[in-house]
Amino acid sequence: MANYFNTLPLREQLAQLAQCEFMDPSEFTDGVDALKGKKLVIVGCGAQGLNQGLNLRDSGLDVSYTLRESAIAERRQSFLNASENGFTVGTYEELIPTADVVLNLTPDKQHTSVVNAIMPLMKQGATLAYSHGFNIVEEGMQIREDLTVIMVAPKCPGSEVREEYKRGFGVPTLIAVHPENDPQGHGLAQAKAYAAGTGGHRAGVLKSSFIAEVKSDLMGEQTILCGMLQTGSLLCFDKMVEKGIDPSYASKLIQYGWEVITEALKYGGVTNMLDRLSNPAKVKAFELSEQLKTIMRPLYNKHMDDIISGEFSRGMMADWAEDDAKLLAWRAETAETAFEKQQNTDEEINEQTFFDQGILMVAMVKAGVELAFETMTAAGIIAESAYYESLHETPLIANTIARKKLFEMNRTISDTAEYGCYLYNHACLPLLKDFMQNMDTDVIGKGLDSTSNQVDNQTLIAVNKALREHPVEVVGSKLRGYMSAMKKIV
Ligand SMILES: NC(=O)C1=CN([C@@H]2O[C@H](COP(=O)(O)OP(=O)(O)OC[C@H]3O[C@@H](n4cnc5c(N)ncnc54)[C@H](OP(=O)(O)O)[C@@H]3O)[C@@H](O)[C@H]2O)C=CC1
Ligand SMILES: CC[C@](O)(C(C)=O)C(=O)O
Ligand SMILES: [Mg+2]
Ligand SMILES: [Mg+2]
Repeated sequence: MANYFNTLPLREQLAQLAQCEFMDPSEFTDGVDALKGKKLVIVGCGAQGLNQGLNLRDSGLDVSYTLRESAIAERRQSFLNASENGFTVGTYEELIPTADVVLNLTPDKQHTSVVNAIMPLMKQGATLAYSHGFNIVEEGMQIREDLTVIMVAPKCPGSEVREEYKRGFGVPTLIAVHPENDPQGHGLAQAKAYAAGTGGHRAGVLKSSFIAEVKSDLMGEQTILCGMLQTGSLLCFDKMVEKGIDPSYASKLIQYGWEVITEALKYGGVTNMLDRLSNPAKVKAFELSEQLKTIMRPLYNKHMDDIISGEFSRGMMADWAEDDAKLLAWRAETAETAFEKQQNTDEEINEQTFFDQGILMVAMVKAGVELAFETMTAAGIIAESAYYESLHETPLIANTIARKKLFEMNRTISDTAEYGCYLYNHACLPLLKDFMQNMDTDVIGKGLDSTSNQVDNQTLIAVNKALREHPVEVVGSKLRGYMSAMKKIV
């Protein structure tokens, strides 16, 4: 199997990378109709499998689960997830031949073996669905010609797919039909119905391509979404402890700080996040983020280049062949960090304090969001897609850190995202060493000394202008306009 993207002529690569169209809500008036009465069988019951299945069932669809035999025999967590929630669970042989749509929600690493096992059992004309296109795009998986191949990719961890649905909302979702596999021409109708069943249509659906989804998803997760939050957590914690702040306080400030800060981002973009600071703190955060952007830009470019060329997937697949040696070592190393092991104080931290004492965290989020957005759009990814993969999803990942620190984030995201997160973290920590040497508790842990809100007029005007005119803010304010049903969580 060859990297599918790399087999395409340049013109086709560029066309598919740029394929991305925001779908009007009126396109979803038929809801889940295209899948009503059809049998949906989900392979795997983990982060996406369980949560998507719960939403699809609550939307009136017929959902059951198929697991490998050992998971059923050993009553593993995936079996308990499905059976304790009242779903029918069966082996591949029992359920796959009955399925109209098979949703492959196993880890990307397993896709080739899973698809090879289920494909011969699938009935003629059925549909195979993915939530990430890695197997098709990076591994070049060939699917039987009679099968329709679609993708419905929530731009969000599985846990939040469920939480947002329960709040009556949803998460932005990319849908696509594999151009090589749409024999009956109903791929798009099915993908739309599947997205509606998860609640995605309430937050916004982008009609995209497998290629655009893969290249943008990998970039977002490695950099701002997971890599930057992991690196920022470790650096900010160590700095506060070095400067004498109570470690239990530092730990709490970071664990919940990302969530509080990025909630402001979710509602009003980078502009609103910085508007939550006093004028002097805003100017400081802006200056720090400019420095961070200069230092980190080559790293963001490298991640994007390696993702586009296939170098990233080649390296990750080499690790798969080594039984995840790097991934497992990095995971163990993360668990041993001082931040991860530190207990939190019982002391209350009020909402505004997270901003006032977390100026450096605000600067890191701003720098990461803008760099990820700028790098993706420079590579040909459409602004709407780059927005979801940078600004919109950051709060959803921050929610997972608030639950149980980096452990919870890395447990909840896909193994592919976790690998990319550690890869970024390992490159970014040394890159920010000198920068961090100049940081003190005024920007992380205590806040600025002065209580005055005074700043130079011209400086403030220039900062506000730069914030508001950044392209991520321009597309963001348009997209947030479609999200009026979004529910407050902090
Ligand atoms: N995590 C996320 O939030 C997101 C994930 N995605 C995509 O969704 C897909 C699923 O990812 P995610 O939910 O993280 O996956 P998980 O790691 O949570 O999947 C675990 C499930 O897959 C099963 N599984 C593992 N290995 C095999 C195998 N060899 N054969 C059969 N079943 C297996 C497990 O069963 P068992 O008990 O037998 O091990 C378990 O049910 C991926 O394509 C990912 O990129 C997309 C957006 C976000
Ligand atoms: C952020 C990581 C992600 O792409 C996601 C939750 O969207 C993943 O692969 O887990
Ligand atoms: Mg994603
Ligand atoms: Mg991903």
